[in-house]
Amino acid sequence: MITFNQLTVGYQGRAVTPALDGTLLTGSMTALVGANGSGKSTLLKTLAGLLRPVSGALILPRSSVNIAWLPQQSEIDRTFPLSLFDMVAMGCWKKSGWFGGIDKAMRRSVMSALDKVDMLDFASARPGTLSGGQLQRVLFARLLVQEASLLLLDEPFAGVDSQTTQLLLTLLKERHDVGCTLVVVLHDMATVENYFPQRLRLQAHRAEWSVSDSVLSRQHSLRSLGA
Ligand SMILES: Nc1ncnc2c1ncn2[C@@H]1O[C@H](COP(=O)(O)OP(=O)(O)OP(=O)(O)O)[C@@H](O)[C@H]1O
Repeated sequence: MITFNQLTVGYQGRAVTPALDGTLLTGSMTALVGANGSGKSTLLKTLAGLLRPVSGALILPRSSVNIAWLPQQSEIDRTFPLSLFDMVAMGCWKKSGWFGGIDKAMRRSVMSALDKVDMLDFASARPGTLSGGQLQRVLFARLLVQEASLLLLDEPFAGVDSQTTQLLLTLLKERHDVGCTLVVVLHDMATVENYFPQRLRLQAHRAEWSVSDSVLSRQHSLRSLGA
């Protein structure tokens, strides 16, 4: 469980969100929504440990130290000088160490992740030669090999076609099904409504937690059917 206790996030001691109180349960799948500039990316970076809270507390359990963060595409360096295989293999660094080589098992896991996102044929290509949607699939592959328990994704479907969005949503659902906690910044409310049971909306002066009616009622119908 991750607890927000009068948490505000921002830059240089200046908060960009209202004070947040609440919890992200272990295994929950939460959409983080709100207008441009409401502080969604800033909150995600704070959860990832890249920024310190401005005030209040963010309480993370020991087990969620293993965090995977997918930044917005605009923050990705497309001039990365190595292959896509190497880019995905960077997700294994916690197991291999920064200067350790990757072993056979890691190599298999990188290839399997590239296969899952349908990018195996591009393993030796350079990031700069990919379209935005292709690069996003590769970044998902890197997220998968990290085997993190807390996944933080910032607008993962921006500029991604509907078929790829479906594929990536299925992969996220798989992580959710094995007990990972997910927090995903989204603007598309149809995706939020259909896939995300929990929702946190940031607004200028308050934050609002809610649960999605359609996901809950679908889960209820599946349970009634014995699925
Ligand atoms: N590095 C920074 N230094 C200072 N202020 C920043 C920095 N990055 C963002 N901000 C400001 O913090 C506020 C929140 O930005 P943030 O990127 O978290 O919003 P967001 O909700 O993710 O927006 P969007 O939907 O447009 O991605 C904005 O007013 C922005 O100008």
